[in-house]
Amino acid sequence: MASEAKRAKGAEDGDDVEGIAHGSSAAGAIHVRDLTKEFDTEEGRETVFSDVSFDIEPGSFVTLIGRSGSGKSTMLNIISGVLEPTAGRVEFEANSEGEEVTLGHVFQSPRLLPWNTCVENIEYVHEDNPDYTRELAEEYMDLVGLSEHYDKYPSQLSGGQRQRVGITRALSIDPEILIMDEPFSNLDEITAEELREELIRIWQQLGKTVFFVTHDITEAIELSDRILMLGDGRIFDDMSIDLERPRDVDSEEFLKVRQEAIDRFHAIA
Ligand SMILES: Nc1ncnc2c1ncn2[C@@H]1O[C@H](COP(=O)(O)OP(=O)(O)OP(=O)(O)O)[C@@H](O)[C@H]1O
Repeated sequence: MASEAKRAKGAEDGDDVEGIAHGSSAAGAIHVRDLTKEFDTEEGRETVFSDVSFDIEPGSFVTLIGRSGSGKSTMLNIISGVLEPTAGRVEFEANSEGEEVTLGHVFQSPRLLPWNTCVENIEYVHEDNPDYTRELAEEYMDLVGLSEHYDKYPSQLSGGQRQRVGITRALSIDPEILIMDEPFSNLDEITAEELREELIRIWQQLGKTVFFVTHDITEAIELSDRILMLGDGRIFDDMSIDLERPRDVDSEEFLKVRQEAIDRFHAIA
């Protein structure tokens, strides 16, 4: 746990064990202010980006795209608290005053402990949480379609199912903000598409803020309310995606928006 903003928790006070707060979780806002990141390298000081500012609305789905090396992981790691910025700051805002904001993380590879079952992999992040119960873990597993796999080991699951456990683990701490780092890039396209559809269903159901990183423009348009384009050391474009959901990637409107995004992306990147 790398950031003060993060805390593990199970059901909200007053909830019974059927504790998934459907659509009523307080989602968090993210405010990125004047962020600069430099690294010392053998060739000298390298600036990845400088003076980057943006705001993410509570409950929105925002995706950061950029070419390899543009600084997506660096940005995500600063937002998650894993890396310190050289200058600037990241602020989180809960909906209720005085509330601390919780971040959940979904990584490119789900990072499951192989000697633990699925449920035990979820229990692991709740070690200090007195409210945690196995029933809560099972409810979250049901939500992502893992009802038949509670007690299986990661080696007994497909890549897509393992990533579902990763998503369950992140959701199980009831975060206001879900940070997702290219979570579907290691999966075959059919599985990735299934998981994208489920992610949108869960996002609509639970009302989390999602900050998603990908290099895949089609995926970004399919999922997001907004796409931030990172390149040349700055956010050079901020594109709203106004397509209705569920989005059909083969529809004429989708392809039109996709072409516009590609044109805008290639304007700089
Ligand atoms: N710890 C580090 N020390 C020195 N340079 C670094 C470090 N981490 C990242 N960089 C440099 O910062 C730049 C941005 O890297 P970053 O990994 O954030 O890009 P990215 O957009 O996530 O790339 P990819 O899509 O390939 O994962 C790169 O030039 C990289 O070499």
